[in-house]
Amino acid sequence: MGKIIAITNQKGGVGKTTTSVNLSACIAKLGKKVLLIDMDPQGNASSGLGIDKDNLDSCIYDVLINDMAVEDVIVPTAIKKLKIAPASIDLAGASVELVGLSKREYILKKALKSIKDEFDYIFIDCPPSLDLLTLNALVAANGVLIPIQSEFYALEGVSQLMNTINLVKKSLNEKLDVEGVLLTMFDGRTNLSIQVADEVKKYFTTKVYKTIIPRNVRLSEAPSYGEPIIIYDPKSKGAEVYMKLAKEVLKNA
Ligand SMILES: Nc1ncnc2c1ncn2[C@@H]1O[C@H](COP(=O)(O)OP(=O)(O)OP(=O)(O)O)[C@@H](O)[C@H]1O
Repeated sequence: MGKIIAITNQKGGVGKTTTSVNLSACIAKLGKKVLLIDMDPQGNASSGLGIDKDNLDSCIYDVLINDMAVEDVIVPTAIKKLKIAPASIDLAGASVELVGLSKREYILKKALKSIKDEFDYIFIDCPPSLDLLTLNALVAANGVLIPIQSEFYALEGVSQLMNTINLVKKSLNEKLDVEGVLLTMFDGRTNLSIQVADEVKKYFTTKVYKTIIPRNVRLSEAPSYGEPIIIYDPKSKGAEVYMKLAKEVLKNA
């Protein structure tokens, strides 16, 4: 059965999309069948994989709101074993529209039922808020990957996120667990990054991935070319570390 991992942190700009795109691409490159679901209305995971998000016939919004089958919105990517259920700006309204629907927290979970066995891994790129889109991701998932930026206030909001995860586990999805915590944009030359890494390790203990993602300019350039780092610059440090993370995630499975 496929593993479903929500990549989430309600804090903005911590590396959720960069991790969603590049971890998915690396795991697919290692031979696993992967689906990435773009649940962020900004649609950056979609454009980061070369999808023209402004000219989509349908997207994950239609699955959530218009009862469309997820099979009908999935499209291929340049990586053979990686597919994506893309998002367009339409998704921005979904969080409010979902409020009126019955069993509104279970809609994504229900939609994935028919396809989840076709994939080894399904990753969900969440928006930077604890809204109904994130809640749908947490209910559909069996693991949560939390990227944490090695910066000031790194742990700000983490207890709120953990409360939400625990509440979901208690009342909506008992299978939910923290899969791993990922330090991103690490700069080993600064005391601050080192301090943050220590704090995060103290808080999450064994859940923190050994692989740490450094700041790497190639990682920030790749999305504007619509390419994951392993295509944009396979020899870069960014490609090397996301491949290392992919192997660690597979080993922990
Ligand atoms: N390791 C890295 N090195 C350099 N730049 C990075 C790295 N990771 C992410 N970035 C850049 O930082 C910015 C924020 O990253 P990203 O979009 O992945 O965060 P996010 O958590 O998905 O953001 P949002 O909360 O808006 O959805 C982007 O411009 C991205 O290119």
